[in-house]
Amino acid sequence: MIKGLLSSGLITLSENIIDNFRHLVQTYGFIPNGIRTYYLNRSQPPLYSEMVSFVWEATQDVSILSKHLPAILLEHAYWTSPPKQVVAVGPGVQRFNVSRYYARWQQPRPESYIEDVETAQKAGLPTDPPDADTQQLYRDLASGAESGWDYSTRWFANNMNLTTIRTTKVLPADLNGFLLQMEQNIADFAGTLGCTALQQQYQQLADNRRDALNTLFWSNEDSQWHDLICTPAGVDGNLGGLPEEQAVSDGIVTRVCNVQRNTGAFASNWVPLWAGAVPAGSPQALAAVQALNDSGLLGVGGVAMSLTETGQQWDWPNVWPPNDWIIIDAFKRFGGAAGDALAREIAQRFLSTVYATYLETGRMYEKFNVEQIGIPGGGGEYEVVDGFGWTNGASLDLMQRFGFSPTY
Ligand SMILES: OC[C@H]1O[C@H](O[C@H]2O[C@H](CO)[C@@H](O)[C@H](O)[C@H]2O)[C@H](O)[C@@H](O)[C@@H]1O
Repeated sequence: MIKGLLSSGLITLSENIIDNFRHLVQTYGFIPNGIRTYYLNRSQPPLYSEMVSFVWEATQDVSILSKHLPAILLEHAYWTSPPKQVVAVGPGVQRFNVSRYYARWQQPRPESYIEDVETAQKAGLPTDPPDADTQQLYRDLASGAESGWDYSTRWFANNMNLTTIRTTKVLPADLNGFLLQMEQNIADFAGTLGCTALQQQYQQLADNRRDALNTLFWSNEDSQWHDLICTPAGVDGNLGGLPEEQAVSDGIVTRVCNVQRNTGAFASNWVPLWAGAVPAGSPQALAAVQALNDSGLLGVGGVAMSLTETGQQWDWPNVWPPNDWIIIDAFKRFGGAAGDALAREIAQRFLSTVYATYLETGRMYEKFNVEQIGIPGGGGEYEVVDGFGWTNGASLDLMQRFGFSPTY
């Protein structure tokens, strides 16, 4: 959305928006999932530092960096402390600090209370009163909402069914890409401000996360960064007399996980490319571009979120503007000539469906359909929403960068 505002010349408005986020981080330590009290148990995906970077790039006003850096450091601490941070142990016994979505909440989401109780009932779990398994299900549902991907087969143990959701056992490729980007941004901002020790400290953290992404998440078989599934192997530290689950959720201990890759193709598997996990034009970057071409996710309306049709809104056949924008931007900046060509192609497909849907309905929708241009997406817990900021933002930025000629 910030990209759309900047491409419309709305610089002061963009500065005010990131100022609001700064206030939220300074007040709560993170950016809540929404600005309502019942969202205080979970965050948004961490994109604040990148928004600051966009505004800095547009204004070249160095005071923006000094103003926001302390809050970005606070947000980084939130995402890299337990229970969000875990130690992932790969096959070669290498250990890496990586992060996951984890809501501090084990009740039905107040905004979707009935839906969550019904999911527990469908899973055959007791709801009145709930037992520990029911509470874990509620936490996994809230953590799925924290990811923005509510809901998707990405989080399901059996691939099809929401009742098997296990978000807190997934170490997501996109989240760890966003954190790499945050760490690199902090290092770069600190360098610009002349804070050499801070720059070195965060450059090291960025290098470590890059290493984790390219060692654990990257697959040479299909050239993309997959989510990891975490199998608990124990915990580090003293439980303080609490049951393990309580100690982890209170942030007293760090969970240690043995990991295996989720082999599924999801649009989130290319976020690490966007975050700079590999150099522009490198063989790995070019292979990742080709991998999207081969994945089956590409359709006439853009890139679908997954290949599985579950009826959930972050699965086939839905196209979500922020993720399509990320893939297009990643391919343009990192994918060499083939990446540039595919970025243009996806941008045209995405803009074609946004435009056709607008002509048909007079509205801008939050999501679209990958198989057919001119219709909004569907599925999930609610009727598709219109008027959407991220669709307007992505469309404005893409039209400005690539142009657009209606082809439908
Ligand atoms: O009220 C249900 C959910 O509403 C929000 O999520 C919805 O909007 C998000 C974008 O703003 C989108 O990523 C998500 O898929 C939509 O369901 C809220 O973020 C959720 O926490 C809330 O449960």
